[in-house]
Amino acid sequence: MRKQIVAGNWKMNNGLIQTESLITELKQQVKTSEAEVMIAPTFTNLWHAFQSTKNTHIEVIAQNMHFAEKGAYTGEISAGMLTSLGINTVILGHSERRAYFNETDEALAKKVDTAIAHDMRVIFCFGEELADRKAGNEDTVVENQIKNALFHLKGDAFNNIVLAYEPVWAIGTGETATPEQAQEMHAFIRKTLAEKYGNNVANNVSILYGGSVKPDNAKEIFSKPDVDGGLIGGASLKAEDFYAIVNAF
Ligand SMILES: O=C[C@H](O)COP(=O)(O)O
Repeated sequence: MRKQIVAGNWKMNNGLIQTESLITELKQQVKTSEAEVMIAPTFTNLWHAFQSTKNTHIEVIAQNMHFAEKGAYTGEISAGMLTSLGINTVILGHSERRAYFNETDEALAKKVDTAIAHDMRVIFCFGEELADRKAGNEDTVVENQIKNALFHLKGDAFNNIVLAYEPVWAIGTGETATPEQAQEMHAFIRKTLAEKYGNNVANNVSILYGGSVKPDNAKEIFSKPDVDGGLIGGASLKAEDFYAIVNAF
């Protein structure tokens, strides 16, 4: 079932005290919402955030996980560790993970499989770099990222998948895709899914946009028919801005 979602990716920001105060502010603001509201604090603050948001509209989610069930992977976190805390949604494939930690489509396919085996929901990120867009290759790049990591799945797996289109050139740069560029790409993504899995799957998958979404541009971006919400970085670190984006629906 297609849902509207606003997810805040806090990335490597906020220690315990800042996490607690940001959640306190958010709880005062996000009482009800048309959209599902999620926050992704860093691993060390997940348990605290999970406890602090009980009985609220805010879901705490993870920024990453390993594909293995357990073992000698120093510094890594497994799906089972997340679900043992009550965390049932994970962001996978963020461009920062791809760029700085060499995450490949092959590794991401394995991570997606593991998450689904644990009945977790995946927010799967992808998007082209500036050079790809300048060369007019954005559709091919995005199509390949989706195909390589997701097209081995059966259609019903998409009940657990949310897609997040994040053009790399728009992340943290202040340069956002225009609402038209976002719509065009989201429609292309839905068409790509429909060709493989049929309209039912394609029309029920939520596709989020990420990349310099702010209170002043959220409403216009979210108004596009194939944009089902946003994955928010910088603006999710200020309660007032994040709440304004949530309220843009
Ligand atoms: O995960 C979020 C995206 O990387 C967007 O970040 P941003 O809103 O700071 O551009």
